[in-house]
Amino acid sequence: MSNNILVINCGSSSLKFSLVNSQTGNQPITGLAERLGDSDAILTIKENGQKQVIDIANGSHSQALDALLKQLDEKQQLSTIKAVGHRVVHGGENFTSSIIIDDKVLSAIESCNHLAPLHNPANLIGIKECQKLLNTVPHVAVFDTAFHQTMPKSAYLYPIPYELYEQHGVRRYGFHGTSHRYVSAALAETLNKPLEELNLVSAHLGNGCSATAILKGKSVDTTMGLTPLEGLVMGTRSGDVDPSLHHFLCTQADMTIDEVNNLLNKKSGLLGLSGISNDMRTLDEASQKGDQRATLAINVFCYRLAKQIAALSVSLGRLDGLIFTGGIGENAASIREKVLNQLSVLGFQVDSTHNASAGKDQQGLITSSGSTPAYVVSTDEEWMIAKDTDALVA
Ligand SMILES: Nc1ncnc2c1ncn2[C@@H]1O[C@H](COP(=O)(O)OP(=O)(O)O)[C@@H](O)[C@H]1O
Ligand SMILES: CC(=O)OP(=O)(O)O
Ligand SMILES: [Mg+2]
Repeated sequence: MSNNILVINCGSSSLKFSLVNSQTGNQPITGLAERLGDSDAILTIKENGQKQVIDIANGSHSQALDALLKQLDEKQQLSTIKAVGHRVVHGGENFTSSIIIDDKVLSAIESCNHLAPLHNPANLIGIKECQKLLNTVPHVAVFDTAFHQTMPKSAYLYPIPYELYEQHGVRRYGFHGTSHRYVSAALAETLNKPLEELNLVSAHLGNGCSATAILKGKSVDTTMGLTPLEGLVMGTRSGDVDPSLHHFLCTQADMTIDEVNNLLNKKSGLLGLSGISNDMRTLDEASQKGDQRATLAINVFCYRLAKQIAALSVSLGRLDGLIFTGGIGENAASIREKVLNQLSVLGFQVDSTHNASAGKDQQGLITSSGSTPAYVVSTDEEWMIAKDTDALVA
Protein backbone atom coordinates (compact mmCIF):
# COMPACT_ATOMS: atom_id res chain seq x y z
CA MET A 1 0.00 0.00 0.00
CA SER A 2 1.27 3.47 -0.86
CA ASN A 3 0.90 5.10 2.52
CA ASN A 4 4.34 6.54 2.97
CA ILE A 5 5.60 10.07 2.45
CA LEU A 6 9.31 10.55 1.82
CA VAL A 7 10.41 13.69 3.67
CA ILE A 8 13.54 15.40 2.40
CA ASN A 9 15.50 18.15 4.16
CA CYS A 10 18.33 19.12 1.87
CA GLY A 11 21.14 21.24 3.35
CA SER A 12 24.25 22.62 1.66
CA SER A 13 26.38 19.53 2.34
CA SER A 14 23.86 17.14 3.86
CA LEU A 15 20.53 15.53 3.12
CA LYS A 16 18.24 14.37 5.94
CA PHE A 17 15.40 12.04 5.06
CA SER A 18 12.59 10.15 6.67
CA LEU A 19 10.01 7.72 5.41
CA VAL A 20 6.83 8.63 7.28
CA ASN A 21 3.66 6.56 7.43
CA SER A 22 1.00 9.17 6.74
CA GLN A 23 -1.64 7.27 8.72
CA THR A 24 0.26 6.49 11.91
CA GLY A 25 3.14 8.96 11.96
CA ASN A 26 5.58 6.06 12.31
CA GLN A 27 8.95 6.67 10.69
CA PRO A 28 10.19 3.17 9.73
CA ILE A 29 13.30 4.45 7.94
CA THR A 30 15.26 7.64 8.67
CA GLY A 31 18.78 8.83 8.08
CA LEU A 32 21.09 11.28 6.47
CA ALA A 33 23.74 11.69 3.83
CA GLU A 34 26.55 13.93 5.03
CA ARG A 35 29.81 15.54 3.92
CA LEU A 36 28.44 15.53 0.35
CA GLY A 37 31.07 16.38 -2.24
CA ASP A 38 33.90 15.23 0.05
CA SER A 39 35.95 12.06 -0.15
CA ASP A 40 34.44 10.86 3.14
CA ALA A 41 30.79 11.34 2.15
CA ILE A 42 28.53 8.71 3.74
CA LEU A 43 24.89 7.71 3.70
CA THR A 44 23.50 6.49 7.04
CA ILE A 45 20.18 4.64 7.07
CA LYS A 46 18.42 3.77 10.34
CA GLU A 47 15.78 1.07 10.42
CA ASN A 48 14.41 -0.73 13.49
CA GLY A 49 17.26 0.53 15.67
CA GLN A 50 19.82 -0.83 13.15
CA LYS A 51 22.26 1.52 11.47
CA GLN A 52 23.62 0.94 7.98
CA VAL A 53 26.48 3.15 6.74
CA ILE A 54 27.15 3.32 3.01
CA ASP A 55 30.26 4.87 1.52
CA ILE A 56 29.34 7.40 -1.19
CA ALA A 57 32.81 8.97 -1.57
CA ASN A 58 32.66 12.33 -3.42
CA GLY A 59 28.92 11.79 -3.85
CA SER A 60 26.72 14.75 -4.80
CA HIS A 61 23.13 15.32 -3.64
CA SER A 62 22.02 13.47 -6.76
CA GLN A 63 24.26 10.48 -6.07
CA ALA A 64 23.16 10.40 -2.43
CA LEU A 65 19.52 10.33 -3.52
CA ASP A 66 20.30 7.65 -6.08
CA ALA A 67 21.93 5.50 -3.39
CA LEU A 68 19.03 6.13 -1.00
CA LEU A 69 16.38 5.16 -3.55
CA LYS A 70 18.34 2.02 -4.42
CA GLN A 71 18.29 1.03 -0.76
CA LEU A 72 14.59 1.80 -0.45
CA ASP A 73 14.00 -0.33 -3.54
CA GLU A 74 15.95 -3.25 -2.03
CA LYS A 75 13.90 -2.89 1.15
CA GLN A 76 10.77 -2.98 -1.07
CA GLN A 77 9.77 0.47 0.16
CA LEU A 78 10.07 2.44 -3.06
CA SER A 79 6.60 1.47 -4.24
CA THR A 80 5.13 2.54 -0.88
CA ILE A 81 5.99 6.21 -1.48
CA LYS A 82 2.93 8.17 -2.54
CA ALA A 83 4.47 11.65 -2.40
CA VAL A 84 7.59 13.56 -1.40
CA GLY A 85 7.55 16.45 1.09
CA HIS A 86 10.45 18.89 0.90
CA ARG A 87 11.54 21.30 3.61
CA VAL A 88 12.12 24.69 1.98
CA VAL A 89 13.66 27.31 4.23
CA HIS A 90 12.67 30.55 2.49
CA GLY A 91 9.39 31.18 0.71
CA GLY A 92 9.50 34.96 1.07
CA GLU A 93 6.03 36.53 1.00
CA ASN A 94 4.95 34.14 -1.75
CA PHE A 95 3.76 31.30 0.45
CA THR A 96 1.56 31.30 3.54
CA SER A 97 1.15 27.53 3.54
CA SER A 98 2.54 24.38 1.94
CA ILE A 99 2.00 23.80 -1.78
CA ILE A 100 2.31 21.17 -4.52
CA ILE A 101 5.44 21.95 -6.54
CA ASP A 102 5.10 22.92 -10.20
CA ASP A 103 7.30 25.08 -12.44
CA LYS A 104 5.74 28.29 -11.09
CA VAL A 105 6.45 27.24 -7.51
CA LEU A 106 10.03 26.30 -8.43
CA SER A 107 10.62 29.79 -9.91
CA ALA A 108 9.10 31.45 -6.84
CA ILE A 109 11.43 29.46 -4.57
CA GLU A 110 14.36 30.35 -6.81
CA SER A 111 13.44 34.03 -6.51
CA CYS A 112 14.07 33.73 -2.73
CA ASN A 113 17.59 32.28 -3.13
CA HIS A 114 19.28 35.60 -2.33
CA LEU A 115 17.31 35.79 0.95
CA ALA A 116 18.67 32.43 2.20
CA PRO A 117 21.84 31.75 0.23
CA LEU A 118 22.97 29.05 2.68
CA HIS A 119 19.71 27.11 2.55
CA ASN A 120 17.48 27.69 -0.51
CA PRO A 121 19.84 26.71 -3.35
CA ALA A 122 20.44 23.38 -1.58
CA ASN A 123 16.68 22.89 -1.05
CA LEU A 124 16.16 23.44 -4.79
CA ILE A 125 18.83 20.90 -5.73
CA GLY A 126 17.04 18.38 -3.49
CA ILE A 127 13.69 19.04 -5.13
CA LYS A 128 14.97 18.89 -8.71
CA GLU A 129 17.02 15.73 -8.20
CA CYS A 130 14.16 14.05 -6.40
CA GLN A 131 11.71 15.02 -9.12
CA LYS A 132 14.00 13.35 -11.67
CA LEU A 133 14.34 10.13 -9.71
CA LEU A 134 10.78 9.92 -8.37
CA ASN A 135 8.95 11.34 -11.37
CA THR A 136 5.61 9.59 -10.96
CA VAL A 137 4.62 11.00 -7.56
CA PRO A 138 3.72 14.56 -6.50
CA HIS A 139 6.24 16.73 -4.65
CA VAL A 140 5.24 19.26 -2.00
CA ALA A 141 7.13 22.24 -0.56
CA VAL A 142 6.76 23.00 3.16
CA PHE A 143 8.23 26.39 4.09
CA ASP A 144 9.98 27.46 7.30
CA THR A 145 8.71 30.98 6.67
CA ALA A 146 5.02 30.21 5.99
CA PHE A 147 3.86 30.07 9.64
CA HIS A 148 5.29 33.54 10.28
CA GLN A 149 3.39 35.24 7.47
CA THR A 150 0.74 36.23 10.06
CA MET A 151 3.18 38.62 11.79
CA PRO A 152 1.96 42.23 11.77
CA LYS A 153 3.95 44.96 10.04
CA SER A 154 5.02 46.38 13.41
CA ALA A 155 6.84 43.09 14.05
CA TYR A 156 8.24 42.39 10.61
CA LEU A 157 9.46 45.79 9.39
CA TYR A 158 12.94 47.08 10.14
CA PRO A 159 13.14 50.80 10.93
CA ILE A 160 14.97 51.63 7.68
CA PRO A 161 13.68 53.38 4.51
CA TYR A 162 10.38 51.72 3.55
CA GLU A 163 11.44 51.55 -0.11
CA LEU A 164 13.93 48.80 0.78
CA TYR A 165 11.01 46.62 1.82
CA GLU A 166 9.06 47.45 -1.35
CA GLN A 167 11.96 47.13 -3.78
CA HIS A 168 14.11 44.42 -2.24
CA GLY A 169 11.86 42.56 0.19
CA VAL A 170 13.94 43.66 3.18
CA ARG A 171 11.82 42.62 6.20
CA ARG A 172 11.80 40.04 8.95
CA TYR A 173 10.51 36.64 7.74
CA GLY A 174 11.22 34.19 10.58
CA PHE A 175 12.12 30.50 10.27
CA HIS A 176 11.60 27.10 11.93
CA GLY A 177 7.87 27.75 11.37
CA THR A 178 7.13 24.04 10.87
CA SER A 179 8.54 23.28 14.32
CA HIS A 180 6.85 26.21 16.11
CA ARG A 181 3.54 25.26 14.47
CA TYR A 182 3.92 21.61 15.45
CA VAL A 183 4.85 22.10 19.12
CA SER A 184 2.17 24.72 19.79
CA ALA A 185 -0.53 22.45 18.33
CA ALA A 186 0.89 19.41 20.16
CA LEU A 187 0.85 21.24 23.50
CA ALA A 188 -2.76 22.40 23.00
CA GLU A 189 -3.71 18.80 22.28
CA THR A 190 -1.92 17.53 25.40
CA LEU A 191 -3.58 20.20 27.55
CA ASN A 192 -6.89 19.40 25.87
CA LYS A 193 -7.44 23.10 25.16
CA PRO A 194 -8.25 24.82 21.86
CA LEU A 195 -5.07 26.38 20.43
CA GLU A 196 -7.14 29.53 19.84
CA GLU A 197 -7.35 30.03 23.61
CA LEU A 198 -3.60 29.86 24.26
CA ASN A 199 -0.91 32.53 24.15
CA LEU A 200 2.45 30.77 23.93
CA VAL A 201 6.14 31.36 23.40
CA SER A 202 8.01 28.47 21.82
CA ALA A 203 11.81 28.18 21.91
CA HIS A 204 13.23 25.91 19.19
CA LEU A 205 16.80 25.27 20.31
CA GLY A 206 18.73 23.06 17.89
CA ASN A 207 21.80 23.94 15.85
CA GLY A 208 19.77 26.91 14.66
CA CYS A 209 17.72 28.54 17.43
CA SER A 210 14.64 30.75 17.32
CA ALA A 211 11.77 31.69 19.62
CA THR A 212 8.26 32.66 18.52
CA ALA A 213 5.30 34.42 20.12
CA ILE A 214 2.15 32.49 19.18
CA LEU A 215 -1.13 34.29 19.84
CA LYS A 216 -4.18 32.03 19.51
CA GLY A 217 -2.26 29.69 17.20
CA LYS A 218 -0.76 32.41 14.99
CA SER A 219 2.82 33.64 14.90
CA VAL A 220 2.86 37.33 15.85
CA ASP A 221 6.61 37.79 16.37
CA THR A 222 9.77 35.73 16.15
CA THR A 223 13.48 36.19 16.75
CA MET A 224 14.87 35.34 13.29
CA GLY A 225 14.62 38.01 10.62
CA LEU A 226 15.53 38.59 6.98
CA THR A 227 17.86 35.59 7.32
CA PRO A 228 18.26 32.84 9.94
CA LEU A 229 21.16 34.82 11.46
CA GLU A 230 19.10 37.28 13.51
CA GLY A 231 18.04 36.70 17.10
CA LEU A 232 19.28 34.09 19.55
CA VAL A 233 22.80 32.77 20.07
CA MET A 234 23.15 29.53 18.03
CA GLY A 235 25.71 26.77 17.51
CA THR A 236 27.86 28.73 15.06
CA ARG A 237 25.68 31.81 14.40
CA SER A 238 25.99 34.98 16.45
CA GLY A 239 22.36 36.04 16.50
CA ASP A 240 21.89 39.78 17.21
CA VAL A 241 24.94 42.02 17.02
CA ASP A 242 25.37 45.76 16.56
CA PRO A 243 24.47 46.48 12.91
CA SER A 244 27.68 48.52 12.69
CA LEU A 245 29.81 45.45 13.40
CA HIS A 246 30.20 44.69 9.68
CA HIS A 247 31.58 48.16 9.00
CA PHE A 248 33.78 48.02 12.09
CA LEU A 249 35.35 44.66 11.16
CA CYS A 250 35.87 45.70 7.53
CA THR A 251 37.62 48.96 8.47
CA GLN A 252 39.35 47.96 11.74
CA ALA A 253 40.12 44.25 11.30
CA ASP A 254 40.79 44.27 7.57
CA MET A 255 38.07 41.79 6.76
CA THR A 256 36.00 41.64 3.58
CA ILE A 257 32.22 41.73 3.80
CA ASP A 258 32.08 38.03 2.83
CA GLU A 259 34.55 37.17 5.59
CA VAL A 260 32.39 38.99 8.13
CA ASN A 261 29.29 37.17 6.90
CA ASN A 262 31.11 33.84 7.15
CA LEU A 263 32.40 34.72 10.64
CA LEU A 264 28.92 35.53 11.94
CA ASN A 265 27.30 32.46 10.37
CA LYS A 266 29.92 29.77 10.83
CA LYS A 267 32.45 30.79 13.49
CA SER A 268 30.39 32.60 16.09
CA GLY A 269 27.70 31.65 18.61
CA LEU A 270 28.57 28.86 21.06
CA LEU A 271 31.60 27.89 18.96
CA GLY A 272 33.01 31.40 18.76
CA LEU A 273 32.56 32.21 22.44
CA SER A 274 33.78 28.87 23.79
CA GLY A 275 36.55 28.24 21.26
CA ILE A 276 35.74 24.55 21.74
CA SER A 277 32.55 23.45 20.06
CA ASN A 278 29.15 24.38 18.64
CA ASP A 279 27.66 21.37 20.42
CA MET A 280 25.84 22.08 23.70
CA ARG A 281 26.56 18.58 25.05
CA THR A 282 30.32 19.12 24.67
CA LEU A 283 30.09 22.56 26.31
CA ASP A 284 28.02 21.22 29.19
CA GLU A 285 30.68 18.59 29.92
CA ALA A 286 33.55 21.07 29.54
CA SER A 287 31.80 23.58 31.80
CA GLN A 288 31.29 20.96 34.49
CA LYS A 289 35.03 20.24 34.33
CA GLY A 290 35.72 23.92 34.99
CA ASP A 291 36.28 25.31 31.47
CA GLN A 292 35.58 29.04 31.88
CA ARG A 293 34.98 29.78 28.20
CA ALA A 294 32.45 26.97 27.93
CA THR A 295 30.64 28.38 30.96
CA LEU A 296 30.75 31.85 29.44
CA ALA A 297 29.25 30.61 26.15
CA ILE A 298 26.44 28.87 28.04
CA ASN A 299 25.77 31.97 30.16
CA VAL A 300 25.52 34.27 27.13
CA PHE A 301 23.27 31.72 25.36
CA CYS A 302 20.90 31.52 28.35
CA TYR A 303 20.83 35.23 29.19
CA ARG A 304 20.04 36.27 25.63
CA LEU A 305 17.39 33.58 25.32
CA ALA A 306 15.70 34.71 28.56
CA LYS A 307 15.81 38.33 27.39
CA GLN A 308 14.21 37.47 24.05
CA ILE A 309 11.49 35.35 25.64
CA ALA A 310 10.58 38.30 27.86
CA ALA A 311 10.56 40.61 24.82
CA LEU A 312 8.33 38.25 22.82
CA SER A 313 5.84 38.10 25.69
CA VAL A 314 5.06 41.78 25.08
CA SER A 315 3.10 40.86 21.96
CA LEU A 316 0.94 38.31 23.82
CA GLY A 317 -0.56 40.39 26.63
CA ARG A 318 -0.82 37.24 28.71
CA LEU A 319 1.57 34.28 28.71
CA ASP A 320 -0.11 30.87 29.11
CA GLY A 321 3.00 28.80 28.57
CA LEU A 322 6.59 28.56 27.39
CA ILE A 323 7.67 25.59 25.26
CA PHE A 324 11.22 24.23 25.06
CA THR A 325 11.97 22.09 22.00
CA GLY A 326 14.79 21.04 19.62
CA GLY A 327 17.92 19.08 20.58
CA ILE A 328 18.92 21.52 23.34
CA GLY A 329 15.39 22.39 24.47
CA GLU A 330 14.40 18.72 24.80
CA ASN A 331 17.61 17.40 26.37
CA ALA A 332 19.50 20.08 28.25
CA ALA A 333 17.77 20.37 31.65
CA SER A 334 20.47 22.66 33.03
CA ILE A 335 19.91 25.17 30.21
CA ARG A 336 16.14 25.17 30.80
CA GLU A 337 16.67 25.72 34.52
CA LYS A 338 19.09 28.61 33.98
CA VAL A 339 16.71 30.30 31.56
CA LEU A 340 13.66 29.89 33.81
CA ASN A 341 15.59 31.21 36.81
CA GLN A 342 16.30 34.37 34.82
CA LEU A 343 12.63 34.77 33.97
CA SER A 344 11.18 35.21 37.45
CA VAL A 345 9.93 38.58 36.19
CA LEU A 346 7.40 36.59 34.13
CA GLY A 347 6.43 34.43 37.10
CA PHE A 348 8.42 31.29 36.25
CA GLN A 349 9.48 28.91 39.00
CA VAL A 350 11.21 25.75 37.88
CA ASP A 351 10.37 22.37 39.42
CA SER A 352 13.87 20.88 39.49
CA THR A 353 12.71 17.29 39.80
CA HIS A 354 10.26 17.47 36.90
CA ASN A 355 12.73 19.47 34.85
CA ALA A 356 15.54 16.96 35.37
CA SER A 357 13.41 14.03 34.26
CA ALA A 358 11.73 15.73 31.27
CA GLY A 359 13.07 14.95 27.84
CA LYS A 360 12.50 12.82 24.78
CA ASP A 361 10.52 10.15 26.60
CA GLN A 362 8.87 12.26 29.21
CA GLN A 363 7.32 15.47 28.00
CA GLY A 364 5.34 18.00 29.92
CA LEU A 365 5.30 20.50 32.70
CA ILE A 366 8.65 21.48 34.26
CA THR A 367 7.49 24.32 36.56
CA SER A 368 5.98 24.22 40.05
CA SER A 369 2.33 24.89 40.88
CA GLY A 370 1.57 28.60 40.94
CA SER A 371 4.29 29.27 38.34
CA THR A 372 3.66 30.48 34.80
CA PRO A 373 3.84 27.06 33.12
CA ALA A 374 6.79 25.91 31.01
CA TYR A 375 6.80 22.65 29.08
CA VAL A 376 9.11 20.37 27.16
CA VAL A 377 7.57 19.26 23.86
CA SER A 378 9.48 17.08 21.36
CA THR A 379 9.31 18.60 17.92
CA ASP A 380 8.58 16.52 14.84
CA GLU A 381 9.11 18.57 11.71
CA GLU A 382 9.13 15.42 9.57
CA TRP A 383 5.65 14.41 10.72
CA MET A 384 4.35 17.94 10.12
CA ILE A 385 5.83 17.94 6.59
CA ALA A 386 4.32 14.50 5.94
CA LYS A 387 0.89 15.62 7.20
CA ASP A 388 0.89 18.73 5.00
CA THR A 389 2.05 16.67 2.03
CA ASP A 390 -0.58 14.01 2.62
CA ALA A 391 -3.35 16.60 2.94
CA LEU A 392 -2.34 18.29 -0.34
CA VAL A 393 -2.10 15.11 -2.41
CA ALA A 394 -5.24 13.50 -0.95
N1 LIG B 1 21.61 15.56 26.19
C1 LIG B 1 21.90 16.73 25.66
N2 LIG B 1 22.34 17.75 26.45
C2 LIG B 1 22.65 18.95 25.93
N3 LIG B 1 22.53 19.25 24.63
C3 LIG B 1 22.08 18.29 23.79
C4 LIG B 1 21.74 16.99 24.26
N4 LIG B 1 21.34 16.25 23.18
C5 LIG B 1 21.42 17.06 22.10
N5 LIG B 1 21.86 18.28 22.46
C6 LIG B 1 22.17 19.43 21.60
O1 LIG B 1 21.19 19.68 20.61
C7 LIG B 1 21.81 20.40 19.53
C8 LIG B 1 21.34 19.80 18.20
O2 LIG B 1 19.96 19.93 18.12
P1 LIG B 1 19.10 19.35 16.91
O3 LIG B 1 17.70 19.79 17.12
O4 LIG B 1 19.35 17.89 16.80
O5 LIG B 1 19.79 20.10 15.70
P2 LIG B 1 19.32 20.40 14.21
O6 LIG B 1 18.99 21.85 14.21
O7 LIG B 1 20.51 20.07 13.39
O8 LIG B 1 18.12 19.51 13.93
C9 LIG B 1 23.31 20.28 19.75
O9 LIG B 1 23.81 21.48 20.30
C10 LIG B 1 23.40 19.16 20.78
O10 LIG B 1 24.54 19.27 21.58
C1 LIG C 1 16.45 28.12 9.30
C2 LIG C 1 17.44 27.41 10.14
O1 LIG C 1 18.12 28.00 10.96
O2 LIG C 1 17.50 26.09 9.99
P1 LIG C 1 18.47 25.10 10.74
O3 LIG C 1 18.15 25.20 12.21
O4 LIG C 1 18.08 23.75 10.15
O5 LIG C 1 19.85 25.52 10.40
MG1 LIG D 1 16.24 18.79 14.10
